[in-house]
Amino acid sequence: MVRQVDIVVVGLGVGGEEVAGKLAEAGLSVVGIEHNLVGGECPYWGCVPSKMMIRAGNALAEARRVELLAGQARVEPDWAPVAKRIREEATDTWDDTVAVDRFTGKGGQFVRGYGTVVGPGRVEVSGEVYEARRGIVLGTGTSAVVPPIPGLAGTPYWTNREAIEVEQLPGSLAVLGGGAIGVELAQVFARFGVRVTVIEALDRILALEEPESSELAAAALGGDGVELRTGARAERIGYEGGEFTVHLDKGVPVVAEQLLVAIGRRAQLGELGLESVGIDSAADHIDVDDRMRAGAGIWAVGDVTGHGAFTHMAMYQAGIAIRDILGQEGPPADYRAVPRVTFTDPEIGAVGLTEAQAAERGIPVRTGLSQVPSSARGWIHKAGNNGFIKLVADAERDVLVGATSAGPVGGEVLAPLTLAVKAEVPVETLRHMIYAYPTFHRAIEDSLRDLR
Ligand SMILES: Cc1cc2nc3c(=O)[nH]c(=O)nc-3n(C[C@H](O)[C@H](O)[C@H](O)COP(=O)(O)OP(=O)(O)OC[C@H]3O[C@@H](n4cnc5c(N)ncnc54)[C@H](O)[C@@H]3O)c2cc1C
Ligand SMILES: NC(=O)c1ccc[n+]([C@@H]2O[C@H](COP(=O)([O-])OP(=O)(O)OC[C@H]3O[C@@H](n4cnc5c(N)ncnc54)[C@H](O)[C@@H]3O)[C@@H](O)[C@H]2O)c1
Repeated sequence: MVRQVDIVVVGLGVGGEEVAGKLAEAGLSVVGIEHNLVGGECPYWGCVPSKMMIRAGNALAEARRVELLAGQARVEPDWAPVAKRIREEATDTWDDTVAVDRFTGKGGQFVRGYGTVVGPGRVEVSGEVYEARRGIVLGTGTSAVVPPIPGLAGTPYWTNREAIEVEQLPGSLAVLGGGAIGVELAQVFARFGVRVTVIEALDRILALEEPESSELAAAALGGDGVELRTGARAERIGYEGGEFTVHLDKGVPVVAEQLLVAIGRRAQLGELGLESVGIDSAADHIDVDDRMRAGAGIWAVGDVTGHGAFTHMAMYQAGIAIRDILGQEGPPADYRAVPRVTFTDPEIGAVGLTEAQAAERGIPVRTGLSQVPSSARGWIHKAGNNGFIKLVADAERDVLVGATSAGPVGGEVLAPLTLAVKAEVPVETLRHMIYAYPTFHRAIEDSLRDLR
């Protein structure tokens, strides 16, 4: 039986849930299809629970700093309250009833199942076909890449999902991949007493960020007892007697009780039926224009568009798709000032282009660097004050095209820099602003002075 509706949203993760909910609230008849949990990766296995873990690890680290500042504190890490908080407060034990009710409360029709596009405007789920008068929105996200390393398949390795759901910590953990997931979780687990080794194929962790960020993150992880094996590729995995052995292309193998695979995420387009609407299902993402249109009557938002796997990106794109579908005015997508924060301690925030990316684009680059410990607030803060501000300016236009703000609350200090990149505030104006004393963001003024 074919049911007529205005909009079908496939995948109710961060982006899809936002689009489906807002369009339903606007009075359209919306069917939202989700085969797992409404809300997607972020609330159940991503941002939210991982940041709860990080908050807990940071509390331990701060307590350990008491000795340098305020006397004595005895720290005995216990994972039980962290696991409980993730279960009870973050995920409702991985139950999305509240989210489903929120969507249907807005007037949306919810269908649990795997949606497949079967032609222009048509989506099939569990034998029913929904025909969308206005169109289809795809918000199907990404899942963890599991590499075809000999010996890995069939072992009880973790992806982010098992790592987030863990109730009992292993004694030791090998982490494959030194990107955002690898470094954030490596630091948390190390702070709870797990012996962690990070294996990264490239010559530095957080390789997409500034080299200074990689150095800072490496020093921070080292300080927490994490062993880093950079420039090393896993060639073979052994699993015997409850123990993983990761054989590398160089150096001694890494032996650990558990293995976390965190080498990136990929959209799974193969089963979505995209050929029926002329979209390449062998691609690694769905191409969209600056209105999130992937074709006639079809939009895509979030991770699946390949513009950066961030919740704020999914929300931003959702807003644009909603406006486009409702025929409302508004600016097109603009990716010049994409902020991102790696929530290690210190936090590493960045926006726009790195120095290397700017140079690759032929931009005449000037950079400025200042160290947080040398700023008034950094010096006052003392223990745990590592960090820096790096600015990347277009020397010709005299505007910032990128910046990194690393340190305590580095992600918060990023805000004025994101605004400066987005609004192309002249460097001269930034130089003559008043920066409150003694804040962490005041170090921005020092790095402006260093611009050369
Ligand atoms: C450990 C971890 C930590 C993270 N931390 C952060 C962070 O701190 N900050 C940040 O900004 N981002 C973070 N992210 C990234 C963030 O989670 C994603 O960018 C965000 O979830 C993307 O939202 P989305 O809607 O595009 O996709 P998803 O959240 O992946 O949702 C897609 C949904 O579509 C469903 N689906 C797929 N195919 C179908 C189908 N055919 N039919 C029905 N349903 C389907 C899936 O089940 C899923 O629920 C983190 C990710 C991980 C893994
Ligand atoms: N704080 C945040 O915003 C946050 C946190 C976690 C995840 N995320 C999002 O999730 C995405 C996925 O995170 P991720 O850490 O899995 O991926 P990633 O792409 O950030 O990093 C993966 C790392 O694994 C390395 N790698 C690839 N193959 C390897 C191999 N065979 N052996 C060793 N290393 C290998 C890569 O060189 C890279 O450094 C991120 O890109 C990010 O957008 C965001």
